[in-house]
Amino acid sequence: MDAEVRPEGAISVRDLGIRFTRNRAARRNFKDLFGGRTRRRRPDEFWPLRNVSFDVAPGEAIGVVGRNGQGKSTLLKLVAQVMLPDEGVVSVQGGVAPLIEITGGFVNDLTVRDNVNLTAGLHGMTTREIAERFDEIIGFAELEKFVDTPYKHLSSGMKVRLAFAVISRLEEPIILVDEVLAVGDAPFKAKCYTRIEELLAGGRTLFFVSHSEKDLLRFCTRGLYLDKGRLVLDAPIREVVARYNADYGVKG
Ligand SMILES: Nc1ncnc2c1ncn2[C@@H]1O[C@H](COP(=O)(O)OP(=O)(O)OP(=O)(O)O)[C@@H](O)[C@H]1O
Repeated sequence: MDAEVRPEGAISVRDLGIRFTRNRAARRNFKDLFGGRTRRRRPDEFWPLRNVSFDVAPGEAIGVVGRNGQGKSTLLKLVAQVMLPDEGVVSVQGGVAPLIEITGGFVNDLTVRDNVNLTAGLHGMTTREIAERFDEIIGFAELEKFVDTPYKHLSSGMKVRLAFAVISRLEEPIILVDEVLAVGDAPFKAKCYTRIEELLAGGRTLFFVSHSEKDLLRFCTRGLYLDKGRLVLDAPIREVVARYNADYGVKG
């Protein structure tokens, strides 16, 4: 499909590959850097994702499934374009609201208020729009008494609340949710589920990483199953969950 005509919220991934080094100490040395065009392959390099291709239409809700360490978070970071592939192309139409790390990109020494302003501003919200939504965001996060508290002094559950409240209020057409809901308490989770359903009803594209079969089936229509660096199945979510359970003997 021509990138020019691809609608907002669409994603195209072609022959994606990313290479990591297992051991941080084994970084490239000077010899590797200046020792000619073909760098020696280090034995501790590996490809958490390789030869991965798929297309996502606007408004699709994709569940990403796989065991620990199979590249789910890495895939979301590539879609969010906070990581670049070593092979292939990730093309994303429109902005991405990434709920991909508990920190949500927040700055430790800034207050809750300043972090909300900063994150919303970075995603293109005007000062006026932020001011209009500020109370609602803080109310959703239930952090009214912590508005002037430095972010680093929040509990981990409070950090997740703040991240979810801000990120889910952005206008971006694509939203990425990586496992963060696992941290919240039950009443907060229930609010998040309702918010995700509203976002989906509003036509957002969702990437949802979860180990909860119930959550995957609740929100997602399609699944991507990652295993040993490959996309082993791209199919309706029920089929993907069934295959994963058959492979690894997991019960919902
Ligand atoms: N920046 C990095 N440098 C080196 N290795 C990394 C880096 N980030 C992730 N990895 C490794 O890449 C692999 C894939 O990690 P990733 O976090 O994408 O897995 P995941 O499927 O999201 O796992 P989980 O279910 O445990 O969250 C793992 O082996 C991990 O150790």
